[in-house]
Amino acid sequence: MKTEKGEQEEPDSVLLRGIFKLGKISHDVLLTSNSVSWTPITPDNPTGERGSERGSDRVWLRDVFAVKVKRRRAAGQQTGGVVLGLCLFCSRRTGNTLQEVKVHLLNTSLSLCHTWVTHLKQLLTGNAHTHKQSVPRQLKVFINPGSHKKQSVLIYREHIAPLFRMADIHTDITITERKGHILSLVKECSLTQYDGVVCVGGDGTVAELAHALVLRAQLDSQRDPDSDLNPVQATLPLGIIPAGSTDIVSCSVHGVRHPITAALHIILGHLQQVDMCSFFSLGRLVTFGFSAMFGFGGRSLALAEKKRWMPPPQRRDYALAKTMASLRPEECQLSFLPANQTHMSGKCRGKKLVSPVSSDQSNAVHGVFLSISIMAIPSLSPHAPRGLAPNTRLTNGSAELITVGNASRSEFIKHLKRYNSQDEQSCLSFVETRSVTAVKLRPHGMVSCPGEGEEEATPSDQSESSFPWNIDGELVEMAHEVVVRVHPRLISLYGDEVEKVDSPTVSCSCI
Ligand SMILES: Nc1ncnc2c1ncn2[C@@H]1O[C@H](COP(=O)(O)OP(=O)(O)OP(=O)(O)O)[C@@H](O)[C@H]1O
Repeated sequence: MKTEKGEQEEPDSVLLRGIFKLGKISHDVLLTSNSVSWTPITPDNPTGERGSERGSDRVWLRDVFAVKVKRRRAAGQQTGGVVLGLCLFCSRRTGNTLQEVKVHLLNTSLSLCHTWVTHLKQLLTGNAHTHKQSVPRQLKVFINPGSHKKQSVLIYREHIAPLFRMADIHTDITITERKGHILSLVKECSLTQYDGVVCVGGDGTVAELAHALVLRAQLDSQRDPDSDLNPVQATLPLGIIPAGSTDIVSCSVHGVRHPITAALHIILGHLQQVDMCSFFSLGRLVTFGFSAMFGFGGRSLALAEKKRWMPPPQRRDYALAKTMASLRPEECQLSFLPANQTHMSGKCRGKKLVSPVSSDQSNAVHGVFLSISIMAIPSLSPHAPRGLAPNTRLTNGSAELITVGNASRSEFIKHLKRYNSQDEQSCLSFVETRSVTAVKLRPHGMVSCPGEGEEEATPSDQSESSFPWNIDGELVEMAHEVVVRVHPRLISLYGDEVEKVDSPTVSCSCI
């Protein structure tokens, strides 16, 4: 087995050496402080000289999450049994996907196997500390049984629980009963015994738990979330087992929608700090979240929520098509604080860069917009493999503000279709992208387009007092002015920084 990153082993002293069979061939196996490597013993290589041309291979200990003595047991036999050798449980990466692989090192000597298992366990525990990996031992797990196709309990029981058991991770599971259940539990319960919190569900479940963890950190540190504009970081990392219909947050830290990959990131303690936003309206904190859409994204979600009885994909397609049919801009006053870095204005990355701006420089625009998005994470998904906000990063301390001005329906569809592409996005004159640290948005209402689809407008569209926002896939109605601030590294998620989703692109059938 090759290292996934093609790394060379640093010179390292051999701690143990033994002869084991891999398959039917005897191998010379070496244990060092960071790897197990093996070379076939053949007539032309009786001393087990190493080299890839000699069939040598290795596994890095940072990718090993369990080691067991392998025994042959009769059906129903729970303990004892004839010793067959060792089994290393490892993670192997292909693209962004992590898979569990087992390496069987066969030798029937009980004392040899015990010596190796003892050494390996010590090294795995020590490595977890020296590499500052946060390998969890005790997790709180929330499962939303209603996510997407109602498969989350099954996914957890069949695919994730066995991996956690194998890695000796203890879990305390809650199956959620209603929206808001996670928030009420996390606000109240003792969290000190846990090393991390995991949710199994879609973006709505992730959003509720991420908000709850950050809010809990404020309460624990005696801060008033409504008045403190510099929130403290969440103390516990969040693991996301994707079981929703789009799974944007999970895709953004795993690069793939794959529950096993998500579980292996958790088991191996891969932590990624992630920026979040706070959303304030009428001077009060509404929520913490990763991304928000106003205008088209908010209104189509509001419409979809009214058709909850439809299956999710049909509901989403129906709402997109219906909102597209009644496409019209919103008049807004938009102010933003540009990030203290070279940022994009008016054009795509690489085409036109303006000089760095200072963080106290505020900008304001009054205009009509079809859509306004504020994204602290790239928001990758199978529908948008490079992300809805490809120019932001998980930890750059800024969000991407994407404003889509008044354009024709066909131009707007062209804009949406660009997200479906695996390639870099082309520029469109009515789309502006900026890197920002804060945004204030004051909507004035929808611009009326006489004679065009008035019957499509819903009461909430026309409400003067509240406007629908799509925050991490959840519908949030907010009144008047909304202030969004980016908070660097507010939470840690189990996962990595990824460039793009590597599964095949899924296109939306309605556009
Ligand atoms: N037992 C429950 N019954 C009803 N709603 C629940 C329950 N548990 C959680 N919820 C809420 O359901 C909402 C949607 O959940 P989730 O996002 O996981 O599923 P989804 O909508 O199918 O997935 P996606 O957001 O990826 O489309 C969330 O707001 C969550 O708080």
